[in-house]
Amino acid sequence: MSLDWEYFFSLFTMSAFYEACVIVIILSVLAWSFGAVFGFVVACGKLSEKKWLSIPSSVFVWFFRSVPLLVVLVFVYNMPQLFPSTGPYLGVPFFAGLVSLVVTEAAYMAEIHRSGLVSVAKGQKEAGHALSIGFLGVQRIIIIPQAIRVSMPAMVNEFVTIIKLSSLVSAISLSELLQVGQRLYSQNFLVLETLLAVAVYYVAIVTIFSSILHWAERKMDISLRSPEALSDEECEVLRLQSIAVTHTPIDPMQKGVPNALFLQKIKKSYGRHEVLKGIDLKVKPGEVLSIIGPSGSGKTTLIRTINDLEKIDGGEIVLFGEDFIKPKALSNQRTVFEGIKRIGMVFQSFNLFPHKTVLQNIMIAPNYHEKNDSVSETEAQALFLLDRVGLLAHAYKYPHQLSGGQQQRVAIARALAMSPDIMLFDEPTSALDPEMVGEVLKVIQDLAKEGMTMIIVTHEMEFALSVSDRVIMMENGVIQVDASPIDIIENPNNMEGFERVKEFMGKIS
Ligand SMILES: Nc1ncnc2c1ncn2[C@@H]1O[C@H](COP(=O)(O)OP(=O)(O)OP(=O)(O)O)[C@@H](O)[C@H]1O
Repeated sequence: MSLDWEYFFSLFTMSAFYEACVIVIILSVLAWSFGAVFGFVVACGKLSEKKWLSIPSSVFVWFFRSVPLLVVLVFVYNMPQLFPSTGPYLGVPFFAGLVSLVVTEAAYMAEIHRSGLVSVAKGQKEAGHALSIGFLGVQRIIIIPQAIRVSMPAMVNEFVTIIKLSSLVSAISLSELLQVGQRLYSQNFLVLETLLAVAVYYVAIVTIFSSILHWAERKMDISLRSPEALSDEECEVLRLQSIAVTHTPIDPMQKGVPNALFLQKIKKSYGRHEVLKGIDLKVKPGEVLSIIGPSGSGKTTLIRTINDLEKIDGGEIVLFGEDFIKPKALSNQRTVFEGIKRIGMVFQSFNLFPHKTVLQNIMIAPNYHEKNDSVSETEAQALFLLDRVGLLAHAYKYPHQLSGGQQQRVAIARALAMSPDIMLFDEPTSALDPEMVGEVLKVIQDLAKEGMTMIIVTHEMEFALSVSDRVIMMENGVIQVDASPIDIIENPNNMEGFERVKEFMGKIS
């Protein structure tokens, strides 16, 4: 027996097949799009800390991943028997098919989105919070764009699955490709030729659409983008466009100027482990304070409480004489966010936003907070800051194209973009190769000279002693020593706790 090739080729001139192709494409595109959006909502619900959201979302995913699509299809199509008012919609095979595909796909897409969302590093959320960007802003600007890039390959795969699954809708008499084929071979019995043609139509649709989606995926892949550094001439042009970010430091000698920060009896525990045991600390405007101490003594925890990255269990933080941070139950979120705007934070692991260029990283907070009258003014200020940290030539690069030291300098420029009154540095050089440490410390030193109030957690003892007005040493969640570098270097014997500092310095030198 041989195939009837003439009949086979004639099937590619038949309008019924092209009409069926249009139905398959429309159904698949709609099911994919709605499934992706609905699935995203379900994924967020599943990740929510609120049980009334996470439990129904988990049940939805579990149920629709367990039930075969064919069962869902037949059930939805027959729903008007139970609810006659749904007849005008669910009684139509196209809509019944669409609803069934959307709910089934949403369950799969939810898991894809969930893996994308959890893959975004915790530091990204923290960097957004440190720029005083609210929960929804962080999701919209930082988390979702990165999560979608991670989910994209699996979502493209899901589109192919939907195109193939759409053939099941023939079971409820939708005139899609398989149904057109079935009608033909039930009359002429040329089953193989007809199904072969149906397969060719499916392969063509899948090939065209997966090529388009793969193209989009490549376009979204930041790691494939590699903008060049700018030439000296190009930098000069940008330099002329830049606008200085002015920030007048508060004069500490002025009468009645409050402390920049006043920490009163700060307590913080992780479970039963009390990490901060009632810390009292005052920082004057323009003062540079370094925090040193052995690993695990609570330095990072302390600095993170100052911009609400760690909630405090007891005590209070007052910012320039105004209410700022209190334990969660007493805290006013609006006051906290207003306070965080006045504080810039630089992290050990940089936490730059990988999907944004260097310039966009710096512009993100001023744009979000509408700091300036126009985006072009924000850009001009971002160029100024970038020039200040010596990276103007790298303005249009992405973070993955920079060295660690360069990334940290961008992070400093990003933190300065909101013209903060206080800068916090959490071990800014710990993740850097030794030869890059100097370039970052130089930027911090320049800020100190300009009178910026700074708190620096560091293991760089020499740097801490040279740049700081005061050095505090923490141990076991308390401040053991609070002294000026001069006291530490020149009058150590008069200093309370000197033995401990000497021992600690001996260990790290
Ligand atoms: N999220 C957390 N959950 C539980 N324990 C934590 C958490 N963060 C910190 N800790 C614990 O709190 C203590 C203080 O940690 P912290 O990071 O503040 O110390 P550190 O002085 O900054 O140390 P290092 O110099 O090594 O960074 C440690 O014992 C640490 O294990």
